[in-house]
Amino acid sequence: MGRTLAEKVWDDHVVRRAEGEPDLLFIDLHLLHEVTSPQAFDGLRQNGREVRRTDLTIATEDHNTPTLDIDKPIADPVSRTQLETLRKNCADFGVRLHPLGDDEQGVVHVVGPQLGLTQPGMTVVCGDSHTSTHGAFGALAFGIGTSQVEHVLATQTLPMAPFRTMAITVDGELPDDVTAKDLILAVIAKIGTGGGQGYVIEYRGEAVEKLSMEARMTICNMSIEAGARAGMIAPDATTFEYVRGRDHAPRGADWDAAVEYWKTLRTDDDAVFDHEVVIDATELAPFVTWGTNPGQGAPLSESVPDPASFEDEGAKLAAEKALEYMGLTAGQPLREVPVDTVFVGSCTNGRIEDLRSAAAVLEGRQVADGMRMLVVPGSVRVALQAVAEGLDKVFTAAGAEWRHAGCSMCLGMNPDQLKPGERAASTSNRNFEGRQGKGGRTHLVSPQVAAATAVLGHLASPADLSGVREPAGV
Ligand SMILES: CC(C)[C@H](C(=O)O)[C@@H](O)C(=O)O
Ligand code: SF4
Repeated sequence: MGRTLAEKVWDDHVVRRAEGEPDLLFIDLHLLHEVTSPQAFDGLRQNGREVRRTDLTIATEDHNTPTLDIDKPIADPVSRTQLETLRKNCADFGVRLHPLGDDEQGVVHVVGPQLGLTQPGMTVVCGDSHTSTHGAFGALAFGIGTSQVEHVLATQTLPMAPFRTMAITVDGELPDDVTAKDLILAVIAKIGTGGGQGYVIEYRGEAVEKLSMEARMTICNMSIEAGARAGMIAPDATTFEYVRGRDHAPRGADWDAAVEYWKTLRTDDDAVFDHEVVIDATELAPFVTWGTNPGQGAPLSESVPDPASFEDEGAKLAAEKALEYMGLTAGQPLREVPVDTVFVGSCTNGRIEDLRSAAAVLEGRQVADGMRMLVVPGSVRVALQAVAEGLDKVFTAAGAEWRHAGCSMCLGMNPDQLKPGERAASTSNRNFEGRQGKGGRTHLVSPQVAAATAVLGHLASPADLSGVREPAGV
């Protein structure tokens, strides 16, 4: 019987297989950041161990980094300690680090792909749930816990429990105003935040094949929000073009050999998935979340749902609780929900294409009175590219704040936070209670919806903006 993409990559990395034991996999790329690595390094120290493959290990600072005044000492003592600890650990163990202020610094899941470190067919791990992002390249990429981080640091291998396979096939073409973010939010609303549990999801179908690498990363990034162990997309010409010429991409004859191998990384026609979901791309529309988990979402054109409309008792209670926290009323049109903060950034939507699409909406327009809009590039390289294209000017002319790279307002581990009761339209991936700051309320959206919302002051899509264009600066 044929094998799926995930099974092929897995099989190519098994270094030990024994009856009744999890397979031991070789890990091709290990990414580190300040939050989940300190105890792992401590474990190595206590046991007198070294980092087995420093050449396959790379660290960046992202979660605790400020996005303003980055040349000043970090005010928050916890954040400062986290960053100092990472710096010491990397120096002691010989691990390559891109610290704050470095040209390659940024959110770990933006940095790996942009350096060409993430490649098709690899196993990629990081002590971070959104490691699933790297699956966009046809890599098997897992978020791992801190004890597993230690195991990989010491051995460059990891025992892995078997997985089930799920295909999510997106037929047809996405309508013009529908993005990868809308697609993945719709997928999670359909299968639920637990729908992917135990599965490695492969996204396939016409709509997926037509997506750019940035868009594919947005989709794979949020696989974890459906509970999946990983998300993958088969590598194709789009993938090869993206990787070609990047710092760590193979060159010359090595490149040709790599592409030959990468072309074999497709699910065989006779392979069988454990579960299949089919989605019609043509029926999708701009999507927003109304609740406190990423599965509580609906098309922007709809209204806040009535909890009573959910058949499942658990879903009903969760919706009631979510509406209370979010300060929303059943039946309220989503387009009428007022928003005071907009965040464009994160490993979901902090790449150059995301900034370009937000800027295209903002160009010649102004953010609404009283609106705070933060635009935070996912990495310094993204920032430099955006500046070269003049996007930073578009943002600042519109009244948005152009910040330094980092996780920023995606989560409350740095100074960029919501105050209690503030309501954000955010291009990030999690809308849990307090995620962006205690008492803060989060609506997950695409960069386009974020930008249109910033202009109108309520949840909106670019289609709502016709006529709202003024000369910049007026
Ligand atoms: C801090 C880190 C462990 C966490 C994760 O695993 O995802 C963070 O990146 C997040 O997005 O919540
Ligand atoms: S940007 Fe957000 S989701 Fe991504 S790694 Fe940072 S905190 Fe996690």
